[in-house]
Amino acid sequence: MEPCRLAASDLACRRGERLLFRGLSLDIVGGQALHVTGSNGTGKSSLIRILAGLLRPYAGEVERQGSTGLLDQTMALDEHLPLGRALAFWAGLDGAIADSVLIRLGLADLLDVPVRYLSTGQRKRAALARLLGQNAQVWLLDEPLNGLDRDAVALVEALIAEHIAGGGLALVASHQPIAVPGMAVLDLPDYARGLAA
Ligand SMILES: Nc1ncnc2c1ncn2[C@@H]1O[C@H](COP(=O)(O)OP(=O)(O)OP(=O)(O)O)[C@@H](O)[C@H]1O
Repeated sequence: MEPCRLAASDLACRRGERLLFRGLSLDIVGGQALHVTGSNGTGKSSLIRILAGLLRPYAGEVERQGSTGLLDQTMALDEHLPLGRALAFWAGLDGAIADSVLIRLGLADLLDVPVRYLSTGQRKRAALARLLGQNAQVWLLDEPLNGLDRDAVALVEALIAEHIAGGGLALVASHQPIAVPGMAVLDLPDYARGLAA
């Protein structure tokens, strides 16, 4: 895998009238993973969107080197299509999703099921299939464990560990503990609460 890097310096994020965080810096390279934690509303999703280039920071700079895959709460699969055809749309753009990936994610028997009938956990697995199909170096994962059962949580932990072992990097925002060896933690402070105190 090509070298990759995700760096941010002195980031501040403002949403509406609220300053969510400021002075936030990070620097991770291929082979590293960072778990972003923090209370509800501290700005974890906002940070991911800034790092993905989807939201302009109030201050600071982002530097991203390498292809990027974003997994968030929006699945971007056509609700009306059977799962197999919905995934095939993205496979046409990103490259084929290997059968072994679909089997590993427990999706192989669901390819005829319309996306709108999938359960919460099955939707998350489908989003993960799309992410894996992208073969991106930089993974930005927003609450990837939401809705997953214990086995699927372990699977996501294994996928992240394999991704970084293969030279990729991962930044993961999650309330839940994530067991990935060597993963660093960045706890977003509740800046707004600090101001109110
Ligand atoms: N478009 C917007 N305009 C104004 N405020 C917004 C907007 N989007 C989000 N916010 C506010 O920004 C704050 C942070 O939201 P964000 O989703 O980044 O937090 P989070 O840490 O991911 O929260 P959670 O743990 O609940 O998922 C919240 O108070 C939210 O209401």
